[in-house]
Amino acid sequence: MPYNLYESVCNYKKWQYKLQICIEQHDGIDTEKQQQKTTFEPLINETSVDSTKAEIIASSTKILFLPINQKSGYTASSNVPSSIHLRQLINIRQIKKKEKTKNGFLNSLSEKKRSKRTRPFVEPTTLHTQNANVNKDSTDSLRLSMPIINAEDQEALTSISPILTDKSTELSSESAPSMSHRAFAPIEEDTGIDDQEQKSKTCLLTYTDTKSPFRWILKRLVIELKTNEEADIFCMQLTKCLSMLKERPKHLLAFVNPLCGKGKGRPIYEKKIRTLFDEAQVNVDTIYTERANHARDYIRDETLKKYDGIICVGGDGMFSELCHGLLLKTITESNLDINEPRINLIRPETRIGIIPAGSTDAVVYGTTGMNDPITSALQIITGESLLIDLTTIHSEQGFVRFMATMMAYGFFGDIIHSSESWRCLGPFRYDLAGFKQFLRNKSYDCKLSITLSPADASLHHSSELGASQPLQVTTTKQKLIQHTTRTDDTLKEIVSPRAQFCNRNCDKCSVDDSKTDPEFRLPLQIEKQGRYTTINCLNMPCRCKKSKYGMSPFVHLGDGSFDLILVERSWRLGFLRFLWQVASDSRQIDQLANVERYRVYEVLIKPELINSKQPSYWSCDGELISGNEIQIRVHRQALNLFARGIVFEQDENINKLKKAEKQTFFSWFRSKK
Ligand SMILES: Nc1ncnc2c1ncn2[C@@H]1O[C@H](COP(=O)(O)OP(=O)(O)OP(=O)(O)O)[C@@H](O)[C@H]1O
Repeated sequence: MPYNLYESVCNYKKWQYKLQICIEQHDGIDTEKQQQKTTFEPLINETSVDSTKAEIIASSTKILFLPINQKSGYTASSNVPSSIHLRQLINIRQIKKKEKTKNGFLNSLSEKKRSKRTRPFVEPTTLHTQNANVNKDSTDSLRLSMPIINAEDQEALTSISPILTDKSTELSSESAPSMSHRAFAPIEEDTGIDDQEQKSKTCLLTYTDTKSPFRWILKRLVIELKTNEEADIFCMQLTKCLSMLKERPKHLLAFVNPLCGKGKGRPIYEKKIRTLFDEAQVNVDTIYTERANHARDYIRDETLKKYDGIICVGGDGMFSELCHGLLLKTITESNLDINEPRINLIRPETRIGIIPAGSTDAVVYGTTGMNDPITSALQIITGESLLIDLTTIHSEQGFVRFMATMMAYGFFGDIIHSSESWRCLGPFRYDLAGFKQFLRNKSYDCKLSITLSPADASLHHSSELGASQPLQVTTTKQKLIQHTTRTDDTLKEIVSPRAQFCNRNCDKCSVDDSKTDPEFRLPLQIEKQGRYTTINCLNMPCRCKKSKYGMSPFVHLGDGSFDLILVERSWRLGFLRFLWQVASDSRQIDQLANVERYRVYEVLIKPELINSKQPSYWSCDGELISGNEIQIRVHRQALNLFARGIVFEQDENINKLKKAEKQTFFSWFRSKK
């Protein structure tokens, strides 16, 4: 049975609700009612709460709104959610009815107007007999950029407001007999309103609506309690609970790239994001970058212990700067040699966040599902956490750089090189360079040494496979399966893993392989030699506006692997098919005759200058890099991001796409030759 930390009755416009702050059942804590009391009762008096209790409260506390008299034909407002999880709550404060929000919009009508509409408190049981005028619902909980009061609101607010009764107050206090609100230690908080306002009985709850899997929305709810004191206690209880959410950052360092995405970084930050952080009472120190690598150098050289996280407003280039700064700092502090190709990265303690304002935003698409600055800011504020893989790139001269999204040799490397001289054209330069490279249809000879990824660490354990000798190195996946004594599905799963989106709480990424010694893993190697139009390594799906699923839809963000996509030399039509699928639906890309996809732990790419007069250019995360032989190695969950991961309704999406495919004129174009 849940434990009620607070219980009362509140009004939202003309609707009346039983209001509860409730800690839901939790193993070992809530099984016995008696135990609940001894566990949570002291919370009211405590100024500091132990971490276990804080964790329980953080994970299982909800604000419940239970409509009163709904059964008697009194429809609840659709603006009031049935519950708000503590994790969704951004801020709670008492407001004067006149008070404007920070955006300058009215949250409620004036005291005068309200008093005209508001009737004295009446028995809730008689509410249905009032023949209340139930207006079409309206919203005062829109996105920040929209006004909160609209015409419908005005209408709703001028109707009768049902209020709580003495009887219901008694009921409330009976159902939470152990509470002593008065004894609760108040928390000092600078709400920006004076004492008189703090005693208001109107409360403003700001919370995140997470119903949509991709786009999070900031909502506001103005409720009225019976007395100023009740509102005071309600706010204090919730503020205390909010202070127990340890994963939430309190102090952030933000780098804003004023030049990113055609100069939209500064306006996005100043108009949309800063108010959000203010509202959530997150302290942000802001630095506007003045040159390339400004953020990287600052992070690497300065002490950042006082920050709970570092964020950037920009594109993938800025994200890469943050990664480099933070990882290089951690490597130096740990006395590791970054030039050693077999280095094992140590995950920095500081989390990184990114507010998308770039022209591609592949990292944000890959980790939140879309490039919405407000969604990303809300995920930072609520302290979402996502562990992602990162890869190191080494050449024969040592460390080159970290790769977060994609490394390319061949077609895409050449595009980056050609587009450098057309910078004045903006993002259009990539289209132009792409067209030029497509017409050239160049291909390059290469040798590759591919170490397949342990799809599941235990499958690679020698004792598990019952063999101490390494498996034979072969040239194709099929031969690798044939050469091994094991031909069961587990090995096939390593060699040709199932196509499965990386979901939030993905089972592949949550496997704990930290206890498995990498030395015990069997090398599942493939040697390849051929002529390729492009060789791509993808650490993320690389979704963007131009590619719905990205080049590699099934790459996992934190499973200790990346995707290697090889496109063999072909006629232009063959390569056009590949490009077409990348743009439209890349889920079956490896079924094209000229395309192979491997899930890889490490790969060594050696260009061979036999027929080609000169090698291709290498590009990594949109930047040119240099080297003859390049070795790419993945580091499992090397970074902690402020992001939620993507919540896919897999089957639903796949079915929708299948339906659409049947009707597509170009569906023939996607099939294998
Ligand atoms: N003040 C600055 N002046 C010049 N370059 C800068 C400045 N600040 C950052 N940079 C550099 O600009 C590059 C591109 O920035 P960013 O990635 O933020 O935007 P973008 O290129 O528009 O987006 P995307 O990478 O998603 O396409 C980064 O590599 C960064 O090093």
